[in-house]
Amino acid sequence: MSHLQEKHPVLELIDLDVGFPSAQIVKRVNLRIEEGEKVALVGESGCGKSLTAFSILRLLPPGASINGGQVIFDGQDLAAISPYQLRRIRGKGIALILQEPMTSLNPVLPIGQQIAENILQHEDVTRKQAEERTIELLDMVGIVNARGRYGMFPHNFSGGMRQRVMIAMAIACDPQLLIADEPTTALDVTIQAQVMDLLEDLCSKLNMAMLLITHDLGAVAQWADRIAVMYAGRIVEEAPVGTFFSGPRHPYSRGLLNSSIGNGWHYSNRRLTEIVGSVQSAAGETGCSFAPRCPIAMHECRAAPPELGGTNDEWSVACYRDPLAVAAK
Ligand SMILES: Nc1ncnc2c1ncn2[C@@H]1O[C@H](COP(=O)(O)OP(=O)(O)OP(=O)(O)O)[C@@H](O)[C@H]1O
Repeated sequence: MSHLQEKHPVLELIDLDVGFPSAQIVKRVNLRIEEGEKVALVGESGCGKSLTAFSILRLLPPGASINGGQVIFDGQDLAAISPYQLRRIRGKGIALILQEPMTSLNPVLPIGQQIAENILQHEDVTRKQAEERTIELLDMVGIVNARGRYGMFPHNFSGGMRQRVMIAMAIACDPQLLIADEPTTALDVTIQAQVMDLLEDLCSKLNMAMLLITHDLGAVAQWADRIAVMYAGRIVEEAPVGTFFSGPRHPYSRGLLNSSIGNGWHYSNRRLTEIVGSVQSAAGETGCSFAPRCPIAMHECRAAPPELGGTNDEWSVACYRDPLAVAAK
């Protein structure tokens, strides 16, 4: 049995469809996250990354709904369980970190109390134990003098420190999966790396898996184990990070890499070019959504969308022109 087969999935998205009455945004997404694995979901703004992430906990914006597929976590389909069962999982089995911690923290409650309340809600502990655990957590995320800062309010902290508080809250109930939606975008560049280091450290210490949504390919190269590239609501390429950065196979992935300036990754044929055009509207789409912008599209690409397939289990690509698949034929 291979090393890969011995791992257990923490989360499995199966043929997930999410959309608004006027438009289907996320289309037949399949994604598997193993125990302790850090998976990055990348793609241009508006391609459906956040909608995919929020649909895991059914925290969708008004009007949006899951229209098909499954979200398997701990043997249950989160898309189908009752709101009560789902509340037990939110914050305990799966925790969420957003770009701006102020949207998740209550501005008029001391931060320590907010974390302790979260623990009391999910765990069978006394208030005193929840308080002690909160101080340990604040300490763990690098808040100096955690005991003294227990009673402080969110506005007493800098942006980076607030994000650390948010992370302490997220890991309070020992989740198996952390969903981090652009967790460092609102922070200064120098602080971004520290927060990502902290998240990485916590993932390995607590054997926690992470779904990281980001625009920052440098961060992906440095911190993720696997990357999934999304274009117009579909995953078009998925691979271990090292393999991906040595030469992505989908024309969109190549364009994304070419148009980014990254530090922590290397791609031998890198040129700083833009991807021509913009994400197409989903309406009336028949073939590959990327075909109108693709420099190597052919007739077949405009007829039907290519399935995500691979030459091996670890690296899959949805492209009729995938060089490895063509070579293997
Ligand atoms: N009410 C609505 N009706 C139809 N489409 C909508 C509605 N609200 C949002 N959308 C579309 O849903 C998509 C939302 O995508 P999502 O926020 O998941 O993208 P993203 O990839 O996370 O982008 P970003 O990186 O900017 O956060 C966008 O394409 C947006 O145009």
